[in-house]
Amino acid sequence: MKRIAILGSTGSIGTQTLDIIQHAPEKFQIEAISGGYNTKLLIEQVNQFKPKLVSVATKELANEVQLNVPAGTKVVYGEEGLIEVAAATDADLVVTALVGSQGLKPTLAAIDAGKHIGLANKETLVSAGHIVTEAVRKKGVAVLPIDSEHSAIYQCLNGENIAQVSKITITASGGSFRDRTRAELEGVTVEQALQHPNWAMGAKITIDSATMVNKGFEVIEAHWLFNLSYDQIDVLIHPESVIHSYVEFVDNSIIAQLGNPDMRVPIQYALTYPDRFVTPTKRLDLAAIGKLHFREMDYTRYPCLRMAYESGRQGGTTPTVFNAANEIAVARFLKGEITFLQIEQVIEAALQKHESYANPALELIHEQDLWARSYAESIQF
Ligand SMILES: NC(=O)C1=CN([C@@H]2O[C@H](COP(=O)(O)OP(=O)(O)OC[C@H]3O[C@@H](n4cnc5c(N)ncnc54)[C@H](OP(=O)(O)O)[C@@H]3O)[C@@H](O)[C@H]2O)C=CC1
Ligand SMILES: CC(=O)[C@@H](O)[C@H](O)COP(=O)(O)O
Ligand SMILES: [Mn+2]
Repeated sequence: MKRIAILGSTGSIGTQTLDIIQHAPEKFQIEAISGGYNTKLLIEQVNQFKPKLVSVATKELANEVQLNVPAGTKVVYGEEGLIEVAAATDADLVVTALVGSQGLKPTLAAIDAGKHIGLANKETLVSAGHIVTEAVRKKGVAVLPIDSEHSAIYQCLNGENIAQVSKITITASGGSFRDRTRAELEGVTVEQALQHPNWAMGAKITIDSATMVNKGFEVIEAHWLFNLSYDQIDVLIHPESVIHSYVEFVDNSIIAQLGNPDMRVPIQYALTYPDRFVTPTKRLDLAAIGKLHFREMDYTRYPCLRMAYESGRQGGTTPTVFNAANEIAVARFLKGEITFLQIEQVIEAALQKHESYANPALELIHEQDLWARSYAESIQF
């Protein structure tokens, strides 16, 4: 029986993780979960999965949850609550499904407590990849990628020698505006941007997919997860999201991982690695699909991907600022304060204003994250 804690159980990844777990109750025990503001769903989850510990965003919400869950359930809140969920129970594996760099401290707490990580919260690696990687090395825990592309690469690398990899290619759907030119992006609405062609995901990552920031994050995530240089990481547009990514070896052999776009497959793989068993998902029928399509990446069309590569290569606090400025820009776009094309302008302005520090400690990461947020918030058009 594997003991699991979930940070962000009420979100898209969190609910799909619980879906996998409810299909195999003999294999998993839920130790702790956290939600933010969706107490209705969180209370249902606590009553169904009976974790010992649960966390919410605020003290008021914790009081509400406490009144509606079995006696003996410990209810905590805020950042301390997330850290407790990450580290304080007997969980073997912590699924990090919080959105944004607020996932960093709880993820580090889980690693410090010797937990294996099922990593969905990619912003953690973007913001402080060197710190997370070093903590993982010191503690000897496993980081099992949940992000579909990284799960694909992880599966392709199984039993292979990383030194014999020439490069990896991360596939990109192109997001909600994949068939529009840049000129056609003027005036697009939040509702249109939230229509991802292949995946049903949380709002923030759906916007990140449309700007291609998500793919930029995934390049940086792959750099840290697989210890590859940026020159070894390519991005290719593949509108169907059936080939989830692939690895090319020095002998020109390519290994790819395929499947229908359904996050429950990579989630379950992270929960059960190295074992596999049946998932409640549809099998891929290539004959029914008939054709798969590919397009070369256009960095003029997607400047956020160019900025992500530049930030990753620069390193230090630059990816921290790239991430934090993007978090604010996306929040402002979702609130209707700025346009879709102004998201990239906010990021670019923050990157230009920022002075990069090499090899930053956690305090400096935090400071620069706060600086970038406040600067991105202050930009007026
Ligand atoms: N969704 C997907 O298919 C994929 C997601 N990812 C990554 O996984 C991560 C999660 O994404 P996704 O599931 O889509 O995001 P969602 O927005 O759907 O879920 C986010 C989770 O974080 C919680 N949360 C938000 N703010 C707070 C807060 N202040 N305090 C405590 N909890 C909070 C939410 O709680 P509540 O809703 O209760 O407020 C929710 O449980 C992201 O890093 C994303 O990039 C990666 C690959 C695929
Ligand atoms: C499901 C998943 O892993 C997302 O990160 C996905 O990659 C988003 O799709 P695109 O960024 O390719 O549009
Ligand atoms: Mn992905």
